Amino acid sequence: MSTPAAPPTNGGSVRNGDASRDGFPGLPPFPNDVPTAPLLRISLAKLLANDQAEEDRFWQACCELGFFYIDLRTGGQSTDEIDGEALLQDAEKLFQVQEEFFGLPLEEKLKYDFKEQGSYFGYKGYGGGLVDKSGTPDRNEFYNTSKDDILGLSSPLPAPPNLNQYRPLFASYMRRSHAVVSLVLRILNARLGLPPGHLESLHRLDAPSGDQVRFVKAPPQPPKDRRTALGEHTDFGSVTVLFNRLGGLQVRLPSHIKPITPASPAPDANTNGAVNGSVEVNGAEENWAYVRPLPGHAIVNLGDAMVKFTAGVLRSNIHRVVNPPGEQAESTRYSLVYFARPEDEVVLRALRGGKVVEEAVKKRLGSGERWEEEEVSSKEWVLRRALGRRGVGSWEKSEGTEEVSLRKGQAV
Ligand SMILES: O=C(O)CCC(=O)C(=O)O
Ligand SMILES: [Fe+2]
Repeated sequence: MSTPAAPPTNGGSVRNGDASRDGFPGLPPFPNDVPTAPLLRISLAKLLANDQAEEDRFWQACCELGFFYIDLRTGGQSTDEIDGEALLQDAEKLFQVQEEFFGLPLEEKLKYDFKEQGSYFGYKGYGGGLVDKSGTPDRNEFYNTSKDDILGLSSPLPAPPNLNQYRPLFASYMRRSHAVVSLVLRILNARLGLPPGHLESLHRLDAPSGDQVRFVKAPPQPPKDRRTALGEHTDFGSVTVLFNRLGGLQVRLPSHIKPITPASPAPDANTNGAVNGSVEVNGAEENWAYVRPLPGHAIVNLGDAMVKFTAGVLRSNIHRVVNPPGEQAESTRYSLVYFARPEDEVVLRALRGGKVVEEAVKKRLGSGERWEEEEVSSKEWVLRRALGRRGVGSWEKSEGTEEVSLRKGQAV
């Protein structure tokens, strides 16, 4: 008789013997000899059932790292607004759609690059973004689809004819992802002691915002020349729901959080030097760990807006994408992302009216920190950050909450 996989005993991160490690059909397995990030696995079903222990773990993940897995299997029902299985199915279909899109000729895809019009929606070609301040080009392609466009809140942007037929699928995927985001916001709102519904009122699905779906394609890199495909960054908005199937995503762990390291790591030429969780970059030890993709789960991470709203109580962790590790190195990597951002006119500053944030603000001011909040709207912030990474405007101006992620200066 087969028994179900034992629940994880290490607070929910993933270890050997767990059925979720089986990988994705048709893709090479994620290796067992690279350091991985100890992300908690949070059950959507338990959050929906108001399980207090699960909420505690969720809160811990949001305050410590701002990154966790959400297990979407059996979360919600088809009659509910939140339906984990249906979200997984929509994601599955959109993985096929993105292969179809990226298969178009380059000249066709380039028609939908709107950078010159000051928009980050549409296409970004391979090498069209920067991975660092010295201007190193990236190694991936993007296609960004606006939620406002798909839901009819703005006039539609030109899009390839083969994508237009999938507008109902995009709409379904956006609504289902946004429903998960709303749940995340509702629980955070309560934990922060904010007036009921406050965070959700800043993220209404039917209000203009920079919410978007992103397709990402990164082809395998030549073995002798493997570099960062997507430069290190914190996400710009509030909550990101991410699906990927091959490794390559890495989070930069703050020094007090240790990666899960294999008992006896074998040196691996494809790990970007990250054996034992560290790489030497410009003389500084960084603490990078892979995020193991898990079937049936999405990766959820918080963005800059949540750090700003909470004066640093919640975290937006630095992450990047490198060539997939181990046997996966020769495969093309795709990912599918939903970025939820505050509504366009929301000003990104510490929220009033909740005891947790107010205490954090008092602490920062009381410690003599020079802390000034820039009056920047969500729309302006996202534009500045997105276009800055495409070489428009200054790199410094396009920086987010990286310093908080690294616990530099004030230990918030
Ligand atoms: O491809 C991934 O796994 C992560 C992508 C990402 O971090 C982003 O698009 O902001
Ligand atoms: Fe990201």
